[in-house]
Amino acid sequence: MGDPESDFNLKVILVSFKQCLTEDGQVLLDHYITSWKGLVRFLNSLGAIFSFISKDVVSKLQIMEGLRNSPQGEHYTSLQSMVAYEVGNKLVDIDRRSRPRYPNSGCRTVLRLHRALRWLQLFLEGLRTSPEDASTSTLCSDAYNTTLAAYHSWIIRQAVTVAFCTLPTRKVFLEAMNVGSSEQAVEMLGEALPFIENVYDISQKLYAEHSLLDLP
Ligand SMILES: CCCCCCCCCCCCC/C=C/[C@@H](O)[C@H](COP(=O)(O)O)NC(=O)CCCCCCCCCCCCCCC
Repeated sequence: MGDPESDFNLKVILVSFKQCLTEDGQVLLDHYITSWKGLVRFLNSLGAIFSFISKDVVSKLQIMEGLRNSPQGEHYTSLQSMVAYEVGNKLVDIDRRSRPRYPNSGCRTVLRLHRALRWLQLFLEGLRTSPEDASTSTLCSDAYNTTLAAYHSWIIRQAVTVAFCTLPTRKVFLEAMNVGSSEQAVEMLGEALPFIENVYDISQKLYAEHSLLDLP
């Protein structure tokens, strides 16, 4: 049996996104939730300053687990079946002007995680392709500003900016991925990032086809 600590590394988490996809392009929710739990564990290992972020992710994962374990759970097997069920039965708040009726719908909850996955993809790609002396906090906030920032209030953007400033240097960060030297971590990112990219692209297409990308 493997040592749980040495098994815990960013490669294992990124590769776990591969399990989310079936051959016919379904995104399996149980695996999606498990992969996100791995990311939360990694985020927690970076320090208490990120706990306001991980708490938000945990609460969203709890919503999804609640739906999955509910009597309607079979409709939450995949993102595709969830969208078909919630949209088909009008269980999603589409209109920003109306009073929210389904603030915990699966579609809007996954959308928040989905947008964050794009941030992660851009940030890790930035780390992978940047020079040795690149600033982690700049890479992180550049990725944030082109993805999540547009959806966050001023106060959250300020809190996030402060948290980014505490990030370690690129080398230390790459080593914290627990896959060996910083060079090995860069190599790992090249191999493993396509797994989250695939999940992101398929989810994005699904949400776009159903006009769900702006759910309030
Ligand atoms: C490595 C540093 C990690 C920095 C993470 C950057 C992302 C910043 C996200 C800030 C979220 C702030 C908390 C609250 C957010 C919510 O308001 C907001 C909207 O939700 P609502 O519509 O229900 O109100 N929630 C969200 O947008 C979801 C945010 C989810 C953020 C997930 C961050 C995942 C981090 C995984 C990190 C793994 C580290 C890997 C890097 C090597």
